[in-house]
Amino acid sequence: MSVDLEHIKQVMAEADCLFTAQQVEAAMDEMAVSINQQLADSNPIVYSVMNGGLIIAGQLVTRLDFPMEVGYLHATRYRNKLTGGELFWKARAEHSLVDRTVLIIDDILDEGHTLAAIVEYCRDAGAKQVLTAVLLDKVHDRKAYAGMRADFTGLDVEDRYIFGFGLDYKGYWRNANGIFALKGH
Ligand SMILES: O=P(O)(O)OC[C@H]1O[C@H](OP(=O)(O)OP(=O)(O)O)[C@H](O)[C@@H]1O
Ligand SMILES: Nc1nc2[nH]cnc2c(=O)[nH]1
Repeated sequence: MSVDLEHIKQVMAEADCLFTAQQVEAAMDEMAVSINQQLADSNPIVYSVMNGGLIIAGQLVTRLDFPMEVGYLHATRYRNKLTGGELFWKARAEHSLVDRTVLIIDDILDEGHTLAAIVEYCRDAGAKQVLTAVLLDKVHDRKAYAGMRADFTGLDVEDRYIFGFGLDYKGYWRNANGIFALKGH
């Protein structure tokens, strides 16, 4: 698929910055304090949910100061589109999860179907405790179940189409250093 790079640049030029890089850093610092307190003695497996979880997971785990294994899961339901569909698994766990504590790290809890399915998968695979950490929680009433929250949340974000810090716009701008909202969405 050919991409109009001028359009991609225009999207960034017109976007609203909702959180600066400094605000994201501060949110990750706070998340790390809580995770360090709660998981220090749990010998967890920490999974990044690819692709979006890559940036937050990479930066969050360097703030954690206890022993852990690190890996990734790959499940997607937006596939570079602006609305979500059915969850599509690309890579499941390589470790045995039996009797393990698992921490799932993702960029955003939007409707929550992705995280709910991953948590269910880890429980079915025998994990004794499954915790979730997201940089962003989008504020609306369309969650997979009422009141759904991650165990660790960095920032609440308004109900718009978001990109930056792992989140893409048509596959681009995951590298943007901050949280941005698409003009008009
Ligand atoms: O809470 P939900 O409504 O289920 O949406 C959240 C998921 O959507 C995004 O992934 P996406 O499917 O876009 O794949 P990507 O990470 O490769 O961008 C994001 O990284 C979360 O995993
Ligand atoms: N890029 C991006 N991916 C998402 N996945 C679920 N919600 C969003 C969003 O607002 N932006």
